[in-house]
Amino acid sequence: MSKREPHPPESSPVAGEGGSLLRQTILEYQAIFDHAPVGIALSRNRRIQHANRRFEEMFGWSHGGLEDQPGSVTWATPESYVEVGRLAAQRLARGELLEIEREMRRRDGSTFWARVRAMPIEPEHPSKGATVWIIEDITEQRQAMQTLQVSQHELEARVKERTEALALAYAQLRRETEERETAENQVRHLAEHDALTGLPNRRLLELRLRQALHDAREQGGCVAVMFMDLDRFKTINDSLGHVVGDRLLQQVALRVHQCMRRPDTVARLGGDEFVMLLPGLSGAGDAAMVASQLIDEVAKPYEIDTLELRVTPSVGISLFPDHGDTPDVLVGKASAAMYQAKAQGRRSYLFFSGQTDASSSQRLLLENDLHRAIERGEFVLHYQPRYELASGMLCACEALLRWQHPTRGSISPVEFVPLAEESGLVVPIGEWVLREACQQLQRWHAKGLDVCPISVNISARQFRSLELLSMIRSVLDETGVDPRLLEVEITETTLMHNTEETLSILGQLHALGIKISVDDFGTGYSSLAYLKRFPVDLLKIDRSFVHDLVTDADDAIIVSAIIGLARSLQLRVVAEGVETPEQVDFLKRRGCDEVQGFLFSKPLPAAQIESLFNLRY
Ligand SMILES: Nc1nc2c(ncn2[C@@H]2O[C@@H]3COP(=O)(O)O[C@H]4[C@@H](O)[C@H](n5cnc6c(=O)[nH]c(N)nc65)O[C@@H]4COP(=O)(O)O[C@H]3[C@H]2O)c(=O)[nH]1
Repeated sequence: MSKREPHPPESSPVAGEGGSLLRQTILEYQAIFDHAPVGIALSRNRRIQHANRRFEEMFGWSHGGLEDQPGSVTWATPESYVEVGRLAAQRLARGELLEIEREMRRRDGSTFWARVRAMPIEPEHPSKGATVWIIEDITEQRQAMQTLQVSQHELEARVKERTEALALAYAQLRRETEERETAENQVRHLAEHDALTGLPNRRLLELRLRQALHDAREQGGCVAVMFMDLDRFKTINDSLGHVVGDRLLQQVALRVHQCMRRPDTVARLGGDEFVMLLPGLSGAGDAAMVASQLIDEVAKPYEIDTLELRVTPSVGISLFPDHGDTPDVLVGKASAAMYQAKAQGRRSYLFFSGQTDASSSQRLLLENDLHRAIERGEFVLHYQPRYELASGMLCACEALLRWQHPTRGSISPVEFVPLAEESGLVVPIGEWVLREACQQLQRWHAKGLDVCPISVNISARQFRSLELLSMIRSVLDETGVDPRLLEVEITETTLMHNTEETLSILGQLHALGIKISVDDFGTGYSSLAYLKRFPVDLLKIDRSFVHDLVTDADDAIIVSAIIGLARSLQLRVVAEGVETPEQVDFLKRRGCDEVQGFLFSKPLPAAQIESLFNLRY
């Protein structure tokens, strides 16, 4: 340990018995001082007085080498020495113990970390006596602590990473579960609903109908099934296009839905067919009231883009328990009643009655027969002459189709043309009409007659058929007819739909030399600007305006306006359905170019019309 023995207190006697005790005590403290496992040093006036072995070893000094060295030799930096000195002075002055961890310096300049404790030898007079410094090398502890901290940080980082990964995986799982649930709901919804209107479809209707019948059997009460179809919807769809048709159906669906109560179901079976299920009614009277409200609501005008459209519904009703007790039977009977309502005059409702089956199956039979009518040669064309008002000369004739049904006799085109439109049969039938008209022209020509042009009706669906132009070209080629003898009539509604495509078709027809007339003019939605762009030759005023022309001021104004319009666009104008000399007078005065109607001639078979050629009316 130290070169010097510790000095006994000057005032204490060391001799005698007391002296030997003191000596003994000193020796004991000396041994503790020398062998303490921590570094201990005494300092006074900032200089080291004694340091034990451990202290010297820690700081790399030889035995006794630190004595009288300034305390600064043990501190890592002068700043640290000053700072600790200040701190120690404050603490010790208050009689407190200083305990800090600092970096210390060995003699060779290397450093290590130590826990430093300092305390005054005389706590009552701290500034007077020496200070004891106890130094513990904590380099390994700190390293272990650092290592521990690093691994703890790593662990925390890993835990954080894992937690985040888990959170992500959980969120992903939740998303996937939600997506799967949404997809499942969508699939279920799609399987049970109609994509266009969002209404329940046939499948869901059947489920609900079964449930309603079950409840009605248990609790009593009446269930009504209403089958609704929109009159002439096909014509709107074909002439104004599917987009307009679809939007119309969506608006109809909304209105029907609004007419129903909460427990009712509105389903769309497809096309323009809707079925309503009304459970818990007290009887037929309730159903009749709903049907009548429904018809009024659905028949109100619809606004689609700039168009104002109207459709009228026909509704058939069947009741549980009166008409059946299964979904199939009830829907079938409501549908049969609907066909009968349609046949009896549209925009009405009818309850199922025993005869309705016959009427709907007749419609089906008629549709079947229509398929075979061309092959069986049951169609024939009649011709109605058109006269020029100024000269009274026959100037053209309109080909009008007649169906000679083998058992039902002559069937009006008003009855079968809409059926043919719906089934698409109007395309081959239209081709037959054109070929027959052209062949007739050739037959008259062959007879040496001075023929007049023939006008042929082209339906909306036929006009949109891709083969129309090639069909007309090949019929003209085949028959060798001069295209200038051919006129096509398209309705105003057909004209206004899909105007760019219409313009192109009309342009090509016109380029062939074929004349174009607009039929039923005044009933559609023409805009002047379009009318001007189309290569149209003739406007045919709808016969509904001509009919009351003399008695109805509005009709008179409309007819006069159409004639004025045709004039300003340099188009010829024909009045259809002229039946009285008064109408002729009016039309003459307004400057109408041509007339057609029963007053002059009904549509006649070809053999009779030829005798009128070159004659005045
Ligand atoms: N009340 C009255 N009616 C008169 C008078 N003059 C002529 N009519 C009728 O008015 C209709 C004129 O034909 P539309 O307007 O093209 O109307 C035609 C046309 O839209 C369609 N149609 C007729 N033939 C064909 C055809 O070959 N193809 C196509 N797609 N439709 C046709 O059937 C509709 C009805 O034809 P039809 O029964 O022959 O009826 C004809 C004709 O008989 C009159 O003074 N008073």
